[in-house]
Amino acid sequence: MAYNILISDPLSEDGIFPLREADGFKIVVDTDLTPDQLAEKIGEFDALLVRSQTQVTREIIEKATNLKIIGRAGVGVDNIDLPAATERGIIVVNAPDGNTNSAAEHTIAMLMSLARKIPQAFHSLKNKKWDRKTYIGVEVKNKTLGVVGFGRIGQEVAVRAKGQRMNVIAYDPFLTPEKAEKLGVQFGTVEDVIKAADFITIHTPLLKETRHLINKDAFAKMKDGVQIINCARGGIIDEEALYDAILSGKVAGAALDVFEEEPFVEHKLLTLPQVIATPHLGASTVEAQEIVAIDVSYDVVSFLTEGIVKNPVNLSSVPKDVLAKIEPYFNLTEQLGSFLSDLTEGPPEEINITYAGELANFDARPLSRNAVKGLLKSKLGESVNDVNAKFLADRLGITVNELKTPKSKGFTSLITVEVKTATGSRKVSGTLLNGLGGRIVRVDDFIVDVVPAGYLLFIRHKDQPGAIGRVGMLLAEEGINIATMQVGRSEVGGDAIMMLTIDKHVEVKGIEKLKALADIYDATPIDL
Ligand SMILES: NC(=O)C1=CN([C@@H]2O[C@H](COP(=O)(O)OP(=O)(O)OC[C@H]3O[C@@H](n4cnc5c(N)ncnc54)[C@H](O)[C@@H]3O)[C@@H](O)[C@H]2O)C=CC1
Ligand SMILES: O=C(O)CCC(=O)C(=O)O
Repeated sequence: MAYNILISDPLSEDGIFPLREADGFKIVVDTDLTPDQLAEKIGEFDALLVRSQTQVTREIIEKATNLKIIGRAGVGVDNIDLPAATERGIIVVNAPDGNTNSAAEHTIAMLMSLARKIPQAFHSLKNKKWDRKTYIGVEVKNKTLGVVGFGRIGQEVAVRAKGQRMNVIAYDPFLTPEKAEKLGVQFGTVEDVIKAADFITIHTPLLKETRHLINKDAFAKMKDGVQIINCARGGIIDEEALYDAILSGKVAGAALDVFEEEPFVEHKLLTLPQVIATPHLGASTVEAQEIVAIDVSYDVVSFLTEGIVKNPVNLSSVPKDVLAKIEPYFNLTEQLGSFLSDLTEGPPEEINITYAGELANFDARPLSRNAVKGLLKSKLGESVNDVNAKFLADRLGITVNELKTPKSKGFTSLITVEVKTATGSRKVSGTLLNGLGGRIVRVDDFIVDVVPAGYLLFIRHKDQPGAIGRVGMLLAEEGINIATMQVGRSEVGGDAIMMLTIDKHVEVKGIEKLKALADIYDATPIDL
């Protein structure tokens, strides 16, 4: 296979060797594209690799007819329209760990520069002034650093700040007082943090909930003379409110690496002597750039060649050990979904996926995704994939429920997929037989033992002498060979089923003839 890869932001050349070494990968590096030029070109590419500069908007994604993966060499994916990518089934991956250290070091560099006014003093000296009066700083020792967002970078900053003998108070929705104690910091609400801190550093992603988290009200609650550092994302701090808070003297200084609008060359905040800034350089080290480029390149290669990724952003991932347990069931769950897609009539309204036995102990979301993919694929075609299956189900108004139970009816693990429509519900159960692969072991309430592959024929009939013979005769007349056949019944003379494996698809005419036979209620061809 040949793959076309576009790199549209500067990535470390040393870090993209996995792409350069992969067979059949043609790499185009073009870091000067305008949005219009990118929109015009993107249709040729299977993968797009970016940093924070390229804006991967819905308009770009709509033109990306061949795009399968977007790799973000870094953490923040706010420059990528994730819903648009998900809708189109394009996976987005990032490199979440590679720049943590660099961003934390940059934050500490900003903190120290701010406290000691190093950039301002340097600037003055460059302008030929030997000024030892204006640039009086403050010590950070024994001061309180408030950390808002205590993830990878926030925690690394805290460790380093403690090395400077600062007290650290942190807020994060995932932080508990116990965790905070273990990490050697004080725990607080966001309000506690901003009230207690002499320096505040922000380390959250830019989300709906964090946009302007640090606003006029937040500034009002802070200590007089507080100093602010933002090496996370512009937009988390309301820049107008910060400007006013600096002018009023509430905020003594701010160190900013990120801004609401980037890039720029003129900014109102930079007219203030209390503000120091860098042009989004938190991750700009040789080491970080090499690691993030390597991580994202490996994910792009392994996704395009094997369908596997390590750092998906728009796809829930499970730990490696869990993946090893559930991976053998991937095909089976897709086949169960696909089986039901043929068996049910009318639009599905609800899909219930029950994991029984051993499987109930694991995070089975990738399996559920496969079941939904199988259900939708036969109607919507190949555009349904792991990334958009759940989104498409939501859009179609299909509720997806995942259930778990230890009771597995004698099987080590049993997966039951039930689809409800306006007219009723159908269900099918499957398992893996040691060394023999997947088996369908139940259809509705009938026990069967069928390999879920090839052409199947599911027939509901009345348990009467001659019914099976008539089906066999008719299929013979249609030139269809029966490979295997199983029968089951609820009671003597009651409802019964035939589950046949046949050698070719039964055409509509053949199905009509089958349905017209005496004692036959229904016949459904299932192609897996
Ligand atoms: N300036 C630069 O060059 C760089 C900037 N970044 C940015 O730094 C930020 C943090 O990155 P990481 O630590 O790697 O991410 P992370 O995902 O490890 O940590 C983010 C933390 O923010 C927390 N959070 C979410 N909503 C919150 C809220 N309302 N209040 C408080 N905390 C909240 C999350 O629970 C999480 O623990 C991101 O915005 C990322 O894009 C990352 C690398 C370089
Ligand atoms: O690519 C860059 O230099 C920016 C890094 C960054 O902001 C991030 O990883 O979130």
